[in-house]
Amino acid sequence: MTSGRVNPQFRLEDQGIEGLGNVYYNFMEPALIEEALKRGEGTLGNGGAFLVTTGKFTGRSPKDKHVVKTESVADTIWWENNAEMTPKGFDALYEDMLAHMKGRDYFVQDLVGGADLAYSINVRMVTELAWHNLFIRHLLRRPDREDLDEFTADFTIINCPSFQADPKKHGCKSETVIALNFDRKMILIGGTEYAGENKKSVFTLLNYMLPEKGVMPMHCSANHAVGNPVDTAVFFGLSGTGKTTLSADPERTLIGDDEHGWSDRGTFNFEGGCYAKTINLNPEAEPEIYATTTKFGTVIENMVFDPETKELDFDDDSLTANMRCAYPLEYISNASSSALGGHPKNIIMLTCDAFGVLPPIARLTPAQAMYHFLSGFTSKVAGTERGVTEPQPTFSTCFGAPFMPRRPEVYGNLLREKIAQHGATCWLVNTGWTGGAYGVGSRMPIRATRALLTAALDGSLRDAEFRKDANFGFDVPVTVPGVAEVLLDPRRTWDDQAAFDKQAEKLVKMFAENFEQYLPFIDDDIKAVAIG
Ligand SMILES: Nc1ncnc2c1ncn2[C@@H]1O[C@H](COP(=O)(O)OP(=O)(O)O)[C@@H](O)[C@H]1O
Ligand SMILES: C=C(OP(=O)(O)O)C(=O)O
Ligand SMILES: [Mn+2]
Repeated sequence: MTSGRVNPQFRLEDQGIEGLGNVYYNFMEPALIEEALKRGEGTLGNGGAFLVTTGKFTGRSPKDKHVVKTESVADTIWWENNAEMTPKGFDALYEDMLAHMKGRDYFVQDLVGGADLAYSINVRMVTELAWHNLFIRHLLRRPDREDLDEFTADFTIINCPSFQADPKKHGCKSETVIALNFDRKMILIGGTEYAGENKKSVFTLLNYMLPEKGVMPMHCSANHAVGNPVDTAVFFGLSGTGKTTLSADPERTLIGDDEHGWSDRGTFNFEGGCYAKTINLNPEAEPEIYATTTKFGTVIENMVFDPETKELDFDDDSLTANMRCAYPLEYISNASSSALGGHPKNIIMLTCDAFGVLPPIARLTPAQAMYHFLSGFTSKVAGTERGVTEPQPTFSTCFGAPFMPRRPEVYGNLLREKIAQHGATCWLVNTGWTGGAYGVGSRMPIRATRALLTAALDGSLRDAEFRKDANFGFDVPVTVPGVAEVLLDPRRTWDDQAAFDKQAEKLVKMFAENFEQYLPFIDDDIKAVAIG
């Protein structure tokens, strides 16, 4: 049996996918929730939120992500960063996954990645779980119902958590697999229920496809001044640095929280929804995100709740520290309806420095911006990847190495050209530790980070007094209205300043060592930053 609205010429059978049980095409939110409840996939929460747990996998599995090494991509993929899979391994995986699916029910959503239709791709998402279908319906862009009658997909993603891959047969590393095949225009996901894999797979695709069209794909959130998209800001950052939190600013219009493109026409969200962390979510510091947790259809992943009142416990991280909620953009009251922005006037690079060394804000020259973009220093935050249980310093190039199929210079050069062309001002913002490293100090107060961002974005920092940072050479403001002066100088926030100096020295050395790999590929002005 099949039900739902679909292009009659583009059913799963037309794609060669046969022998399934019931297929549900493009079910909308209430119907998906009904199906998910019927199947015992989760439970209803307050306001009609949908509460799920995902078992063993509560974060991404970057090591299990593969790109199929076909001739057409062999020379363009950055293989040092992307595990390969043979076409033969992929074919066997596909066949085995389809065999596993035989007779089972499936949910199909036909969606779009990219708010600017000049650069968007059509994605068909085939999921075993009804709630995954609801999740991706929130996260990607939903075509008008009429358009579904003619929808065909550029890419098809099949996500089957109950399928277990076989490393020997499929050439993967474990029973969990995420395999991208650019020739077959397909992504297969198996052995994990963590919903984030769905959206980050689409991101990876666009990161591969868009540079060829002169579009810079960015792991960033974005917002603009109310009523003025020309005043757009983007916030780059690896998971946990604050993209989602800081872009949902009551004083600005939200464009998106995670993935954007920058074309000659401006910026555009790839997505139609957000995926926020809910750990310690505080209604005062993050009122908009907090409010989504009791809205109809919001997917709440891995949160502990009272079975009687369905009250969520925001402080209980016993299932994972990476607990999440997923909701459509419109659930944030001041979200942009077009999800389009202008050319970024400000580019913020977020870092979560667990060493407590980087200042809470610094202004970067274009060359310094490239240096920090290629370095991608941050700390992985607990729970976001398998095996990460406390903040772990890392260099994740382009602030999103797990999602970059091409070499870092491809993205670096594109960004550099666009910054030069549009004269964007760049900033480094540390949302990590202050007053000592992780374990001694504390996380930067969200209030302070917001005040610093406001000052950077509204132009009031332009004429402020700056000092040169002794360790990194960038400009750091000496005073900012609404922020304690001491906070602006990390050294002064430490009790033991000799310990700070030692820590800073260690971090500078880590930066230098990491950057060696880029020296052969970069221009002299960036080399000058690197060498100091
Ligand atoms: N100064 C700060 N700035 C931003 N986020 C902070 C700050 N201090 C603590 N946090 C917390 O850190 C997490 C940032 O996560 P999130 O915004 O989801 O990052 P991303 O979207 O980049 O993965 C949130 O749980 C937020 O409450
Ligand atoms: C979905 C994710 O993105 P982020 O944490 O950057 O919001 C993730 O890293 O799994
Ligand atoms: Mn986020």
